[in-house]
Amino acid sequence: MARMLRRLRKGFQSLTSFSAATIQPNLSASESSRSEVALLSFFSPKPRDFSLPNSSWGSEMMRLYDHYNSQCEAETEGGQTQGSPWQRLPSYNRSLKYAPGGVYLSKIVQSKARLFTRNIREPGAAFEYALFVNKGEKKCVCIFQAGWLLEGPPGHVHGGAIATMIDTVTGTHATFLSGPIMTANLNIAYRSPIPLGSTVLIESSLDTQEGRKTFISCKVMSTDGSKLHTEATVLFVSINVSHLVRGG
Ligand SMILES: CCCCC/C=C\C/C=C\C/C=C\C/C=C\CCCC(=O)SCCNC(=O)CCNC(=O)[C@H](O)C(C)(C)COP(=O)(O)OP(=O)(O)OC[C@H]1O[C@@H](n2cnc3c(N)ncnc32)[C@H](O)[C@@H]1OP(=O)(O)O
Repeated sequence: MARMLRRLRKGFQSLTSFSAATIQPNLSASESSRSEVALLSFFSPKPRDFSLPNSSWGSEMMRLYDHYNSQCEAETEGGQTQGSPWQRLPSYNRSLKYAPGGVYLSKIVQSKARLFTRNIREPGAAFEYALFVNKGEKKCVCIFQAGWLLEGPPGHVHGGAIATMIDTVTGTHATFLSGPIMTANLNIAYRSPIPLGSTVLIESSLDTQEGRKTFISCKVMSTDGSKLHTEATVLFVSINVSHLVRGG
């Protein structure tokens, strides 16, 4: 138990860096990035990155993915990264897999557990999204395509699914900024419904960091920026990993 705790703590300590090794190299063409998903074989020790394009992504998702991805750090031949404030964040079906050795650890610790947003196998059925973080501006952008299993009001996205995405985007952003955190408070104002199947932009920006508290604001908007769908403010509190192991 103590050994597992030490390994977990070490893993989570490295989360803030989201090291270049965990960031996929810049992919310019839609087709090549789609085929990369297919190439991740069952035999690869690398976990599947769910934020890479798949066949369910519509033209707006692909356009925005290419737009943000083209602004991301590109790896040079020497394995160095070129200076760009943008990084695409990988997304696995268990947060534990972010930590070094986490792929193996995730097979031991509650091996059936899966990240809520990444637990439906059928591409396009539920949460399709990719996150890009801007280190300089301390902001994060997510492109999100809402699938048919997320219906709330007929033809529109369920408010709980929207809240889930806001928590996911701001929670990932807060982890990037402050290390291991938990959501303490989430305030949401739903301004206009999101059509099912549509693609929207979710923008997260840091308000303040005060001791253990990280305050973040978030907006969900149409991709042309003309319509505000949802806005939120979120408080995250930094935790020790032992908080999770003890069960809170
Ligand atoms: C979860 C770990 C994340 C790891 C991520 C790993 C990889 C990241 C990469 C990708 C991640 C992928 C997906 C991420 C997706 C989503 C992230 C979502 C995270 C969640 O979805 S997580 C589930 C819901 N979440 C809970 O299940 C929390 C239950 N809760 C507690 O576990 C405790 O309650 C806790 C820890 C919050 C605080 O407890 P505590 O004992 O450590 O600290 P304490 O109470 O002393 O508060 C310290 C200061 O915060 C102020 N404060 C506290 N709570 C407040 C509130 N509600 N409103 C206003 N202020 C509040 C106090 O007033 C004090 O302020 P002051 O210092 O000024 O007095």
